[in-house]
Amino acid sequence: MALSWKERVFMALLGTATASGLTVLVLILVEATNILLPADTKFGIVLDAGSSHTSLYVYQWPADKEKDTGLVSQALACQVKGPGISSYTTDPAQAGESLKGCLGEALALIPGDLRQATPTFLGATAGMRLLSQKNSSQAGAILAAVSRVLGQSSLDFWGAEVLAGRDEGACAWVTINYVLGRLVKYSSGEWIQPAEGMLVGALDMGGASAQISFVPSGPILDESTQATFRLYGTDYSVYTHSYLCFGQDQMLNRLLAGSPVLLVRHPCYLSGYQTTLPLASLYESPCVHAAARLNLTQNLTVEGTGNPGACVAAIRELFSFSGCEGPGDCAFNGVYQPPVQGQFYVSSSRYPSVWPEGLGKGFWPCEAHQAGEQAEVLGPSQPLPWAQVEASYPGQEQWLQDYCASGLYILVLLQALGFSEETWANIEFQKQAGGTDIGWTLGYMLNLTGMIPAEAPAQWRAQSHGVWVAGVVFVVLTLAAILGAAAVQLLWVQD
Ligand SMILES: Nc1ncnc2c1ncn2[C@@H]1O[C@H](COP(=O)(O)OP(=O)(O)O)[C@@H](O)[C@H]1O
Ligand SMILES: [Ca+2]
Repeated sequence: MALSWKERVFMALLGTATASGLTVLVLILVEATNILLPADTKFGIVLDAGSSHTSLYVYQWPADKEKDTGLVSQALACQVKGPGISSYTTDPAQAGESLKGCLGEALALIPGDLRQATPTFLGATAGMRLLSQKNSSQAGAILAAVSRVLGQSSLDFWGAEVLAGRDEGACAWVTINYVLGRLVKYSSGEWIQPAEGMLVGALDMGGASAQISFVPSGPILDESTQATFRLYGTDYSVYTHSYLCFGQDQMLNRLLAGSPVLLVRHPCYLSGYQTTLPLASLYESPCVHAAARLNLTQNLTVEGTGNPGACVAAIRELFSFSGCEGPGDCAFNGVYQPPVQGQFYVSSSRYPSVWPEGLGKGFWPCEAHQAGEQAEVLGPSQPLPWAQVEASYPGQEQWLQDYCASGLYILVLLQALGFSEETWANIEFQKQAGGTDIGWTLGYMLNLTGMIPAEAPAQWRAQSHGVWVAGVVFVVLTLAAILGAAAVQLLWVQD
């Protein structure tokens, strides 16, 4: 039997009303469950595969407020046993194996049902950048081996990659400004945007590379050094540059390399210090070029002479200042850089103990007062003899032996980047800020998981607003449907 036009209109109205009602109901339920979800914890893992070692970080945050700021905290920092992954060239599988201890610790921390929802990343930095240059198939085999181990875990493995120096610097900048609450702050129920002058710069001292990142007061004139982001409704334009081969370990190799004889008397090592190392170990990376007639199977003996002034001069030889001498936007090695400005955080585990009284105020154990051409040894205090330093800190020879060299190196590097005695006070040497290790890892995770929204956060308002709008739409549609149905019914009855 064919329906009359009124019946068809009635059915259409009823159908539309039911469909709209159901859609709105589903929307409301989705919104409501979002709000009612218990404040569980979510986890994320980043492995920092550095040139000298790998660290695994577990981050956690409340599940229902992941787009808020300042809520991500560091739940675990595990130091992987053994060297950096780029050292496993002859046995790549071992690079994967080496991660298992820390992976076990991370898994023990994360409840079983949350592991599959735990984003996990591995980022390799300058050590792997150098290996990729030297032998890309070895680098590929190592990345495949670590990916296999991480992929086989119950975690949500997103991948392992070699980070570009620019991304490493930019992520370190995001990390420090995020943990210090300089991007946006949630305070007493409202969002506050700190003044732009509150932003801090990041100087990340690695073993194989060093990165500098900051917001300059003027424009950034070279696009290749610019990282731009929109975070919480604000556009940021950050200057960032990574100096490959200017990490402290590569710099130490470069300082010792190049000697035509097999005994080096070196001013950057304390007097009485002596060591022997395979010559080949200095020339493994593309940062150091071996002279053609060098027999790399031999050993090199290093004897310290403990002369900070001569050490600074030797370090400065590793920098090229040509083209950067006059005023202008240039740091060294011809690299464009606007003048440094504002407060800087240097992420390094090494320097706080080297400069116990602050940068430039006496330098243990060298007691060098100033770097640069005018380097001078403070008054009557001479560099300590190695035997005395070694005896004061038993078991720490591995770091102690290079303290003089790497401490003076950072001073020379800071000067080369444009810092001076007047701006020393703006530099903070920190391993952590707000309970979180400062480095690129947290910024990397926030970026890849989209946890920092581009627009200003208004979750709470947006969520309750969403439910409210949905509720109103639901009521209006239901009323319209009822009224429509009643009207049609009325017309029908009248016929
Ligand atoms: N406890 C420590 N004391 C002194 N130096 C340390 C300590 N732990 C790490 N380092 C140094 O910090 C640097 C870390 O660099 P790393 O992250 O491995 O390399 P990169 O970032 O260039 O890939 C290395 O030079 C390492 O020797
Ligand atoms: Ca590093």
